[in-house]
Amino acid sequence: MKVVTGQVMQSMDKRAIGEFGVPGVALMERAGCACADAISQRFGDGAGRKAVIVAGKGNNGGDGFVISRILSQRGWEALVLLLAAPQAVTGDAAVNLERLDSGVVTSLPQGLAGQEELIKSATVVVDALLGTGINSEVGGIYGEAIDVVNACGVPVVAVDIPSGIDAGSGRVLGRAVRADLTVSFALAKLGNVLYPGAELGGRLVVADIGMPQAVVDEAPGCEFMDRESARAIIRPRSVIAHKGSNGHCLVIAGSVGKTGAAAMAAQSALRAGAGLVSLAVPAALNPVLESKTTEAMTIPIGPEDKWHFLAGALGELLSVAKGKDAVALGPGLGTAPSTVYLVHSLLTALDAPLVIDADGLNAVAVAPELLLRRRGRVTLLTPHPGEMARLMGVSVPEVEADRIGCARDFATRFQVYLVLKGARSIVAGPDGTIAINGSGNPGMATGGMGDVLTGVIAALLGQGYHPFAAARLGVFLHGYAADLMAEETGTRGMVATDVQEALPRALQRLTVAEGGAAGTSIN
Ligand SMILES: NC(=O)C1=CN([C@@H]2O[C@H](COP(=O)(O)OP(=O)(O)OC[C@H]3O[C@@H](n4cnc5c(N)ncnc54)[C@H](O)[C@@H]3O)[C@@H](O)[C@H]2O)[C@@H](O)CC1
Ligand SMILES: [K+]
Repeated sequence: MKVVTGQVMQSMDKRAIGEFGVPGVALMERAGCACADAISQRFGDGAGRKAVIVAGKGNNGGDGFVISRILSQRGWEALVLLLAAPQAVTGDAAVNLERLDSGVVTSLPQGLAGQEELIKSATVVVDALLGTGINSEVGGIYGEAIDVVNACGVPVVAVDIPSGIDAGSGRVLGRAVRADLTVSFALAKLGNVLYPGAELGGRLVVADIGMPQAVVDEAPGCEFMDRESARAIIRPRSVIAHKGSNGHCLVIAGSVGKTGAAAMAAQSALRAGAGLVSLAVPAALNPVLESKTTEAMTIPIGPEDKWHFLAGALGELLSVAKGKDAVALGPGLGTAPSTVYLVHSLLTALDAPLVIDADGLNAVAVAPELLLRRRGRVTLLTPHPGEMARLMGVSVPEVEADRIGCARDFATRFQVYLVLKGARSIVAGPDGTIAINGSGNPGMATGGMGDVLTGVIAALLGQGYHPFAAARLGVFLHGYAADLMAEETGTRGMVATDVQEALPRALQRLTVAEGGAAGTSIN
């Protein structure tokens, strides 16, 4: 699903009207109608139902006027509380205001004070205060109105986006409405899918309002990864596939106390469909990983009494990396200085597509400019906000304040693919293309989840997926496996190996015609 900023949506509206001759009132009519339909579907129609539509003076309010008219036709009492003088309403919104019976509209330029009881008596409150036109922090009568709506205890339906949410980022601009349902128009806005806006919007419906297809297709936006987008990326496997055709991944991982990270990355690569996985570990840890893993082949590296990688392991690792289809570097490596040095050497020397996570990223953060020495070879980083902050030399709140900006900035500057983890993981490509992941749940906020993701992405790279596809499909699959687990067991107590073991089921649910007819292409 494509998502756009509020500004892009406003220019789409202009294009539809100016270039394609679609009247603005027609768009507004369909927008209001889509909201009314969603309300009717949820609450039914007919006498005894009351909608209170809290409207601003812009076009978001205009949609609210249409909703009032349509619900009235369906037997509702549909009252409009307009936070402005009627003469302040202009354009398409004014056209629709004039079409309402005067008894339906109460003009309240001083605010909603005194209307609380009326609002509490409603079946549904419609939030038509502010949409994509918001241009500053919300205060004054709009801020107070938002507080009244949030305190009313009645189901709230937001028109386009909850009032107070920045459509470009999902940020709360001072105060924002908390809705049960949001009906967004033509395309979802970033603010509908990014937190906290996504949570405040409740369930999201994206309604077709007759925007010309060319305007939709040509609008600059980014991909929101949902099941459909994942299915579009995933490729069928040939019935004559063999382990050699499904990619051989090398996982370089582990130090004392962190054998689990190594095991999970390796096992998750297998669960995500890698044909073969070799797991290179410090030699002293080999007996542990020999018994911890079954299908992965372990390779002891360095002196037998060493529990972490030393800088001198470079030659051995380069020789085991030869011919591998993807390398995952980082899970549980530790931060010993000689290991950090080794990571730096590997960065410049490894040819295979490389996924770097965890302590691998901490080593990169010491000298990120080394990434530029990979010159055209594929590099994919999977930082969480703390690691992203270290990579960029900024604070975690700075990363959280602009997740898309940070991911895009680093990916373009260092010519890497990057997954910035966290609720709604951001995927950025070296050309600045962005995707937002839609799967996952709070059960994933537990140790080891990153190791699983690293294995999944390495497996996909190893199977020959384009790095941007591997990153997008990888984050979606990882979160979707966790969602399937959550359906069964809830989110509390979920652990990373649960997600690892749910990966085949997630893949199976996303795969159409897996094992299709003979002759389908080998991955
Ligand atoms: N033809 C169109 O442009 C269409 C627009 N649509 C609706 O129109 C909305 C956008 O309409 P507008 O561009 O008129 O903008 P809005 O209706 O979102 O709000 C703009 C008005 O609010 C004021 N405002 C901005 N920030 C404020 C703040 N922090 N506190 C108080 N007032 C503030 C502005 O001065 C302006 O008067 C969309 O979200 C959607 O609901 C739909 O009807 C579809 C068609
Ligand atoms: K709104």
